[in-house]
Amino acid sequence: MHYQNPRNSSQLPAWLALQTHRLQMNNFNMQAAFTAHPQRFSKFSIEHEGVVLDFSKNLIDEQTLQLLIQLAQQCQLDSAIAAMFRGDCINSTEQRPALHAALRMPADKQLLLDGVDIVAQVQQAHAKMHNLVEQVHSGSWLGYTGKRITDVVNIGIGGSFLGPQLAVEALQPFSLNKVNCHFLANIDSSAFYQLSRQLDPETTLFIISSKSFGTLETLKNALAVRQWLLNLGCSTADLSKHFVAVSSNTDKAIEFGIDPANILPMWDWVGGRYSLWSAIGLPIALTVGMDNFKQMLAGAHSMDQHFQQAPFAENMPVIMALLGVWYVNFWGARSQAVLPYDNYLQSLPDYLQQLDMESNGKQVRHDGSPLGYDSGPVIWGNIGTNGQHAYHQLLLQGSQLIPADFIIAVNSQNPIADHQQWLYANCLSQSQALMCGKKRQAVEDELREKGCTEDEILRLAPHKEILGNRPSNSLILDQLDPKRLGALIALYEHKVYVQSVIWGVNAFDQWGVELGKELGDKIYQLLNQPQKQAATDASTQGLIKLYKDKLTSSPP
Ligand SMILES: O=P(O)(O)OC[C@H]1O[C@H](O)[C@H](O)[C@@H](O)[C@@H]1O
Repeated sequence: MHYQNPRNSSQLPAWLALQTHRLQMNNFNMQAAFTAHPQRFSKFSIEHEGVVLDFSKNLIDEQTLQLLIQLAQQCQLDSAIAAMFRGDCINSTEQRPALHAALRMPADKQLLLDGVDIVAQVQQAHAKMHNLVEQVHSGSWLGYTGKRITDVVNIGIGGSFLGPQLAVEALQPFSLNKVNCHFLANIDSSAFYQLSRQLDPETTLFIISSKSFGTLETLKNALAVRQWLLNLGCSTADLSKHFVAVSSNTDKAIEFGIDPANILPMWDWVGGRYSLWSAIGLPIALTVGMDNFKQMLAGAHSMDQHFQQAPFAENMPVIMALLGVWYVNFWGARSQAVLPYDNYLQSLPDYLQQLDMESNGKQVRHDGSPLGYDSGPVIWGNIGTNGQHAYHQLLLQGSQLIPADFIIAVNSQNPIADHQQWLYANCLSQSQALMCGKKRQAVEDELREKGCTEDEILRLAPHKEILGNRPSNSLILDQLDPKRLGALIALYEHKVYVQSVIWGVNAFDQWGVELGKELGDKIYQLLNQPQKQAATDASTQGLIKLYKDKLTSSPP
């Protein structure tokens, strides 16, 4: 059975009602809503698994929520959720299910896909991962000169990079300190050059991480690394001591020269950007150990259950998704800021960019018809408090409405004096400033108190006034540990899925990405041809000529 939102969402009664309601919300004032409804904070916040979502600082009232939930119901969100967990082919253009949730199901559960229990398959893969992790940690995995492994380099890009990078960084306090993990994604040779300066070939293990085993950047970097090892004294026979692979394309991995015993499986039913829970998460397990990796899976599984069971009004992913739809489609928001107030979450915005923008950056519905309304916004952000001294100006006084997610842990992993208290205060101050702003009267009074003349007050006040009434969510974790991290990532995965259901798009394909690859191949050929062969457009042609004219040394 294939679930697809069967109707154009903008024709649904709830969508039309939301349009009318939006006009009524023109004069809605968040601060006034807090005064009128003292229960607003507790009413508009949800807690699950040590993660609290406070969504009270949004441009919503009870009716908004009711209408948004009606929209979800009219889009048959409940069927869509069931379809995903059941393993229906919700990836309609590739005729595949999207079963990342199966990767974190408990071992005693069963999920049959074409008659095969995929939970058992996942458990086998995790057992193989465990074995490999143990060999590296115990020192029984030896390099070509008989030394134990001290460094691991994950060679992969996109989903085979961003999730593992996020989790390896986020869980540094849980590192077993057995190996140092590095990431090589970009085809830019400077990336490998800089990295290789820190590495000893005798003690480094490379993971070639690629679902397809056909991604240019990954294969080129893998070849460069192989050559580097050979140049530095490793024999061809000993290469297997330095390479493992994670891929669903075992044949291509073997063809590349990976020892079949060193290949960990992946499956078509996991999207690359949803794959950190599979053996793609090997760098995570090598960093924090298999027990912590499993805690991360448990946190994600707990969020899966919450998503499946909680009524929409108390369902974190559903609420976050509906708020996003509210701002994109009814308030014209073009972007969404993600602002983690935690150094360990510095890669969260990068990770969410792929998760959200590659999933919902679409303009047609499942049946190929144009949407006729906006879908996924631009996701951007960086760690707080750094952004406060840079782009928060635009959040506070810029001309666009940009909803923001603030993410912070109550407890620091490395407390120093009162730093965490200051960090928490800063985080709250920003969502408060966005909501409350600074009223003209307060600005004028302040200037008057400072002794400004009436002329100066008239001139300065418009610049200093902050209108406020700008929306944000706050996600508060008890602490950033494997379980909460798993829950947090799963929360965003499901948010993205809910939005795809509302918009009627396929969240699990990425055809747009393919065009750049095809054109890249053609341009590469043109760069290598001495004769004048025209590109299809004059700009590209001009830039090819410029490259040839200015190139000071020929590539090998
Ligand atoms: O894991 P791989 O098959 O190497 O793919 C790596 C990445 O490549 C792409 O071009 C896709 O846009 C991504 O979704 C994917 O995660």
